[in-house]
Amino acid sequence: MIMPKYIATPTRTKEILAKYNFAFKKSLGQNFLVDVNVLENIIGHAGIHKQSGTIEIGPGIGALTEQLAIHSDKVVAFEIDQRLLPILEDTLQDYSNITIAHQDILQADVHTVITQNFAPDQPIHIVANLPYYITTPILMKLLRENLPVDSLTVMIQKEVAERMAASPNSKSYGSLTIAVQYYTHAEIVMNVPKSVFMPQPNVDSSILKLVRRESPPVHVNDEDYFFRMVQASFAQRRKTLKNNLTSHFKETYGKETIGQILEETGIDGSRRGESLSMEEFALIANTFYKKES
Ligand SMILES: C[S@@+](CC[C@H](N)C(=O)[O-])C[C@H]1O[C@@H](n2cnc3c(N)ncnc32)[C@H](O)[C@@H]1O
Repeated sequence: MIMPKYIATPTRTKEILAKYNFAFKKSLGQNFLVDVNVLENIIGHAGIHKQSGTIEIGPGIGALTEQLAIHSDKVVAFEIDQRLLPILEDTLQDYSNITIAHQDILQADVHTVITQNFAPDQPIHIVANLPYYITTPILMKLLRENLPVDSLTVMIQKEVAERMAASPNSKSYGSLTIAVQYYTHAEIVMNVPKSVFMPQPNVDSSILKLVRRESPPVHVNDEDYFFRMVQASFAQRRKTLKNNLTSHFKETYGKETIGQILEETGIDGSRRGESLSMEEFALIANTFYKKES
């Protein structure tokens, strides 16, 4: 049942913003959620329970933070905007299980924060309505740092969510797809209209759920090399795999050798990057890597 005290209603949000004379900063991606149903959907899909530890990025005035405090054991929320700290102290005063870290998430030592705030065997979930201007850097930082988190459930721009959850041979499939799906199983669990935000953003949004893989789905000799290879393969989407790889590797090998190495993999160089599976990218990267080292 919806309790009237919840922060995430248009009326309550307006009251809070007026009380503190708060002006949104577009440069910080400040679009606050004002719809309790959407928040309940995020919480439901995040799979959190009373024993979970939760981490939020960008609590704003506390709409999602409040729900996380109700439904999990403990919440740590990273907020960059100092102006929001006294507001959060006010709006979240009824909850004793929330820690606000006044930090830029891109600079934060999340590993240490986890060790300091959660029990070693506690399931940990990241849940956030992310600032859209830095969605990809935030997610890539959190994924590459190999944090002990079970899942990340995030509200992001719909088009970016589609790229992260894409399948081969689709318009959205690209290097971001491989980067995200190397670490996680990615699924769009819900599309969300602009009307649930204040102020309304210019773009549509989706809730994306990323469930951490126990280990990557492919073996690669060198992760950085693999990701560079994937990026090179998508450098110009209309070009063939062989042409993209030639542009990238011509200093090292020359066109003919690149053709020979590709032949060794058994993968047709006239295909485009968007048709290749993660396994095929791994095979190409490992074959080139062995030649180079
Ligand atoms: C889309 S709003 C979400 C606010 C709130 N969670 C909600 O759903 O109503 C994004 C929040 O992230 C904060 N933010 C922006 N850049 C950040 C960064 N680098 N580190 C931490 N927080 C950041 C903004 O100040 C803002 O509070």
